[in-house]
Amino acid sequence: MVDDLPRLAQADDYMRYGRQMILDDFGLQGQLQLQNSSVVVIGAGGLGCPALQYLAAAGVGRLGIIDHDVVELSNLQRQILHTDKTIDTPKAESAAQAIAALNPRVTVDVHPTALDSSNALSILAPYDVILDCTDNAPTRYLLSDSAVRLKKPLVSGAAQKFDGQLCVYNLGDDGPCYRCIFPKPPASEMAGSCEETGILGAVTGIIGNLQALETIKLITGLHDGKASLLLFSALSVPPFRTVKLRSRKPTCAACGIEGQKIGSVEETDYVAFCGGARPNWLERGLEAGRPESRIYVKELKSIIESERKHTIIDVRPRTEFGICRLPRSTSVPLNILLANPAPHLPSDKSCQVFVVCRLGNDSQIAVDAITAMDADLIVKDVVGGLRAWSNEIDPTFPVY
Ligand SMILES: Nc1ncnc2c1ncn2[C@@H]1O[C@H](COP(=O)(O)OP(=O)(O)OP(=O)(O)O)[C@@H](O)[C@H]1O
Ligand SMILES: [Zn+2]
Repeated sequence: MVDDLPRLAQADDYMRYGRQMILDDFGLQGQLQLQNSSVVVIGAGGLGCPALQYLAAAGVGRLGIIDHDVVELSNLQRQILHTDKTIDTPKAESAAQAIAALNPRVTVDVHPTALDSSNALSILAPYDVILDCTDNAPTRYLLSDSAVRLKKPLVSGAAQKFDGQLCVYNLGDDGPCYRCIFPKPPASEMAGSCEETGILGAVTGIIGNLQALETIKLITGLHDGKASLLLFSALSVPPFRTVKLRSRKPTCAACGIEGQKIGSVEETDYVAFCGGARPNWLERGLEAGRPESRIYVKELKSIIESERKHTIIDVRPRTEFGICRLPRSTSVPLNILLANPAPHLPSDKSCQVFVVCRLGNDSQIAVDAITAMDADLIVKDVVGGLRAWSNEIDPTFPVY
């Protein structure tokens, strides 16, 4: 006897997804909706990995993974689909391999490319739901404007340090878009990467999981359709807060009823809109005309060994000073030094001052400030910072 119910693709799918299919309001219908759905995840990093993992396990039929980057050792602390074995592999490829091992039912589209205004609409168009798991403002605006154009919900996550944020934009007919809430991009100094600001892996895990959950609710009709911004702070009690959001802003440049004020996605320069490329301090190199205010690590080593009068000031945050440091260096975090350099400098003008930091950027700022205050002092920044010390002088010196 044959019943008239629709069937999942494979007989053992009933066993695989049984634990969620028996949930009231989910049922066979919910599983079929997942099986027939497609989701695209931009960024297979800290947020994208847990989001992809739960979406794949739950049985989303098609997953698109977009990421232009390759897996690095420093990613593994939180980007849990990648492993030691996939270091140097494109992240989109590495994530696809992990998903295939977890749930071979899922069709995965691998896009090892950077999403930009030229390719966004065509890459995103085939999918039902878009997940923003990236880490930079230009891509957030690009994704929001694309989602508005394509009339698709955008499940957006963000995480930094101990904190995270989650929001579904473009919900239904009148849910706000990212521009409704954040019409202007953040100041570029606020937008530090995980490498600069730090991030606890479990925090990205929480936000990425919530992105998967919101997506599953959207696809299976369990979402209440109300827009809210969820704020998570691991060190606060309680750690979760929710802010209700107003509906679409009539004046919004992207989704407002007063018509689109921004140009087409294809014609918009999102990097310029967000204040241009962030300064690449790593490439700043020797400042023209001031080579006397810099010292290379080899020369620093010989000065340390010669025991000529000198002092080494380390301007990294105290926590980083607690991870590794040069012998006999003194910790004066950059903000403290900039506030008032004088108390931290030697009174003996024949004592040279060397300023060191992690990569050789903050030390340049510190040297500029000290020189402006005391022109008689010999003060130099250590080119390339502690990273150069590790690369060129002492390979056992920790790199982080
Ligand atoms: N426009 C884009 N197109 C494709 N992938 C993007 C885009 N913007 C950001 N990403 C990807 O989003 C991911 C963000 O994840 P995350 O910040 O956890 O990783 P990360 O950049 O490797 O971190 P870290 O700052 O430690 O180097 C990265 O893998 C990055 O390559
Ligand atoms: Zn809007």
